[in-house]
Amino acid sequence: MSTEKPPVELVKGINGLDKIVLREIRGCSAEVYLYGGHVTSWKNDHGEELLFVSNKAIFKPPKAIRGGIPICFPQFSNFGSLEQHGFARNRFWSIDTDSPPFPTNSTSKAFVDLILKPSDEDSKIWPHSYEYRLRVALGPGGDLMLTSRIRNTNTDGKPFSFTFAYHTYFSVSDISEVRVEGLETLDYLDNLKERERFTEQGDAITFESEVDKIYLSTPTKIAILDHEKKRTFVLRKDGLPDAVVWNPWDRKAKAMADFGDDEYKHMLCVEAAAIEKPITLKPGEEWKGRLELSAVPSSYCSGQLDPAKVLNG
Ligand SMILES: O=P(O)(O)OC[C@H]1O[C@@H](O)[C@H](O)[C@@H](O)[C@@H]1O
Repeated sequence: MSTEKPPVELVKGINGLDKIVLREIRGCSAEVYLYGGHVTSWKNDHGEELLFVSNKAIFKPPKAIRGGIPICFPQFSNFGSLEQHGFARNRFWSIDTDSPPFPTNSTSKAFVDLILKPSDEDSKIWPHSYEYRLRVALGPGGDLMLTSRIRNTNTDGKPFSFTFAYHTYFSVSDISEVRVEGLETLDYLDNLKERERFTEQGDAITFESEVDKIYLSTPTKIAILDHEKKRTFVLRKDGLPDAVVWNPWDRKAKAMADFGDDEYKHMLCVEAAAIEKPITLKPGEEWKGRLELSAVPSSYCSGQLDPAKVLNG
């Protein structure tokens, strides 16, 4: 009998919560909790964790898990009357056994389809009917792909609008050594200055204090360069024009019950999002938002390409 672990496995996680483990043949893996439809782990083929999850994260409703990839839907932050970041991140999702055909060019077996539909309670706070399908997939090279498909299933003829974010917490060696490329010269709303609009300077973004910015109309590709780890995260996104960059720094870190005082040094949120222009769907319409994450050695993709390294491997 083979002892090889299956590409998709449903197991019990922290506090007995259901989680799905995805495994790729070369050893990469990912974990998704049904609570929140929340990715809590993404490891490369060396078993190194690429996402940040706080040591103080609370894996218990109604608190969303601090770290990984919370889903912000149907509201980002306090852009509306719902609870902060909407409710999808603290609802129990189901495994979708009846997912409609999914166009894909990957042969990977390591994927799971989840679905969220409104409960009666949810309909009271957001009076719309929808089907939210989330596919989480690991590519053959270890890339992590999240695809959201949200359909308006209202029978009253009414459209609905929402804002959205994949609130990804990346694990970094030291925030002071990290640089983000792809957001230079763009306009952003500064959450620390009453969402006033500014224009970013020409240099890559670096970090020396709290940051909470919503970059607008961003390119489909953003890179996070971690010098110390010699690792670059590449985000590729589709249907998600905005990008939030957040690090709470020391003071806010101390104020969060589910976040260690010094953990801000080892995380950075870069969130592919649709915020400035909310998505509006008429009954029967579907929206798709896709995020693809890869982690590669820095020399291969940075703006600082070292030709010698690229040529000689
Ligand atoms: O503590 P929460 O609700 O998970 O939010 C964390 C942060 O999420 C970010 O996306 C917001 O821009 C910040 O303003 C917010 O503080």
